[in-house]
Amino acid sequence: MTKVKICGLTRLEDIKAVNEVLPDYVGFVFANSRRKVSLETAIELKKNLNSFIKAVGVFVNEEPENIIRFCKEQVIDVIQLHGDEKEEYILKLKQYLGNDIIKAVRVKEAADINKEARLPCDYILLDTYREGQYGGSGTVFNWNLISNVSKPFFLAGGIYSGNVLQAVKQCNPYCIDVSSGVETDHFKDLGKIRDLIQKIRRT
Ligand SMILES: O=C(O)c1ccccc1N[C@@H]1O[C@H](COP(=O)(O)O)[C@@H](O)[C@H]1O
Repeated sequence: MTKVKICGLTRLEDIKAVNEVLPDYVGFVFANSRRKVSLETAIELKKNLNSFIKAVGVFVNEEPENIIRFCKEQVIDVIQLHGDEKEEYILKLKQYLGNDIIKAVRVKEAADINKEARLPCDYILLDTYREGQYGGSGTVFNWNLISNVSKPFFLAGGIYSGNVLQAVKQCNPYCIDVSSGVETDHFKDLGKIRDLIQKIRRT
C-alpha cells in the first residue's frame, strides 16, 4: 500500500491528530519556512509521537554537523535534504549516520529525475520547481514527466484529498507527501488529514 507522510507539524495538537490516524511518516521542518521548528520544539513533539510513526527532519543546505547532532539527539529517524545537496554531502552524512536519506528533486524536466536518483540516497522525493522557494509550495507539477524512476520515490507538491487518488494511480509513488493540502488557515487540519489517509488506504 502507498505510504503517507504528513509534513510540517509544529504543535502538540498536530501530534495528537496524527497519533489518531497513524501516517507512516511525519515531517519536522528545520529550514527557513513558516513551518520551521526549533530543535527543542521537535524534541517535545517527538516525545509525544506514536512510536510507529517515523519522524523525518527536513533540511535545506544545512551544515552536516547540525544534521548529525539532530540524529544523535534521536529527534529524527529519517533525513530529508530539500536543497542543493550534492553527492559528497550525502556521502559525508552516510559516513556518520545509519538513517535513511531522502533527496528532494524540484522537477523542471524529466531528465532531472533520474539524474538525482543516481545520488547515494535511499529515496528521492519529487516536488514542484518554483523559483526562489525550496518546498511547501502547495503547487502540483506535471506528473507526465515521471516515468521509470530508478529508486522508490516520495511524491510531493500540491497534493490534497481531491487529487491524491489520481496521484497514486498515475505515478505509483512509494509514499505520498503532503503539507499545504492538509492545512486550514496555515495550521494542520485533522479532518483533512483523515480524509486524505482514508482515501489512500482504501486503494
Ligand atoms: O513545508 C515547508 O515549508 C518546506 C520548506 C522548505 C523545504 C521543504 C518544505 N516542505 C516540503 O515541501 C513539499 C511539498 O509541500 P506541499 O504539500 O506542496 O505544501 C513536501 O515534501 C514538504 O516536505
